[in-house]
Amino acid sequence: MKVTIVGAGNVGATCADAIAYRRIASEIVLLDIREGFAEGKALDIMQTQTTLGFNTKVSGSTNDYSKTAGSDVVVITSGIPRKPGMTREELIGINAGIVKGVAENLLAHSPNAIVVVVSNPMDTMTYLTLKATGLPKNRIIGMGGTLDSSRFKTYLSLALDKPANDIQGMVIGGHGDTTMIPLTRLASYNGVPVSEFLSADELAKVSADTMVGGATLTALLGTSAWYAPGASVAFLVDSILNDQKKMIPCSVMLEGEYGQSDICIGVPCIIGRNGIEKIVNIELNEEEKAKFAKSADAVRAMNGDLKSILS
Ligand SMILES: NC(=O)C1=CN([C@@H]2O[C@H](COP(=O)(O)OP(=O)(O)OC[C@H]3O[C@@H](n4cnc5c(N)ncnc54)[C@H](O)[C@@H]3O)[C@@H](O)[C@H]2O)C=CC1
Ligand SMILES: O=C([O-])CC(=O)C(=O)O
Repeated sequence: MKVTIVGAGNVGATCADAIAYRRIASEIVLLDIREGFAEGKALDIMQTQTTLGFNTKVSGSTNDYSKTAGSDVVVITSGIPRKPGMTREELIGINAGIVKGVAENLLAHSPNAIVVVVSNPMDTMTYLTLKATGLPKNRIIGMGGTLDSSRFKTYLSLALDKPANDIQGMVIGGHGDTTMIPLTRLASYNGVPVSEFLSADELAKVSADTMVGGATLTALLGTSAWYAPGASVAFLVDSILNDQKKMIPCSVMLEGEYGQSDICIGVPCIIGRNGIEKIVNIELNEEEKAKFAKSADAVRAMNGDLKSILS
């Protein structure tokens, strides 16, 4: 199975590393516009093969899409990351043009690929990719909910002082500092609702920390995060290529689900070899429904900024 990752920067290279090390694909191509950069990252990853024990072929390309031909999955991480104090939404001006051009180039060489969109503002970039390429909605997957849910479970594990892998939980809604919806009501510690162990105030803090999880890291690092984002992409690609049918919150085009249409936003999806195989319609309570509608309003307003690029 072949995976192409466009953007060999922090997230793209980390994701290539995780996919190679975990033997999720047999071949990975990293592509970047920076001369020699993707080749360098690929060679560095290849030189971990004997010490880490994998045989995945990893190669790099400076903007030559012919090397990406026949990919089963393509991942778009190209574009600029935010700096401290910025929102993801502020990246739209530069990233929209990059993502549109990259998606078109990728599909010209891999017409059957499933596309994973990572560049921010991710929900809007997913919508743009869908509209610009005209691909069926099952083949365009926005990655944000995987990461937000892993942050949610990390903060829950810290609050509970219990292992993160004993915790279940999901974040739906937009992938933005104010649009994410950590589903605290449904989160559990080995099947027991976390509300049995944490007070309402403690849960509210976990939720707030999760929502600004990316901003917290950006303030600490000077640029946005990459280890958890890269690992989250690898987790999603694993569910696609190995047809695991995991339920993962992903940004997907809604057609009436959750009361929304003509918008890409995070909801739980079954992810398998056909990409988005099913949207799981979970019953939200009134408060969650109101939050989801507000989140969708914000994402839809951002999509409005794509008018010039899509016309
Ligand atoms: N959806 C999510 O959960 C997450 C999204 N992100 C987003 O992912 C994007 C990448 O972040 P980083 O890897 O940290 O940035 P980075 O700056 O380390 O890497 C971006 C790479 O894209 C390349 N690039 C730019 N234009 C290109 C083009 N036209 N063709 C090919 N390559 C091109 C650059 O040369 C650079 O190497 C950002 O937009 C960031 O906001 C980051 C983390 C999580
Ligand atoms: O915070 C950012 O800008 C990058 C991102 O989407 C994340 O780490 O969640």
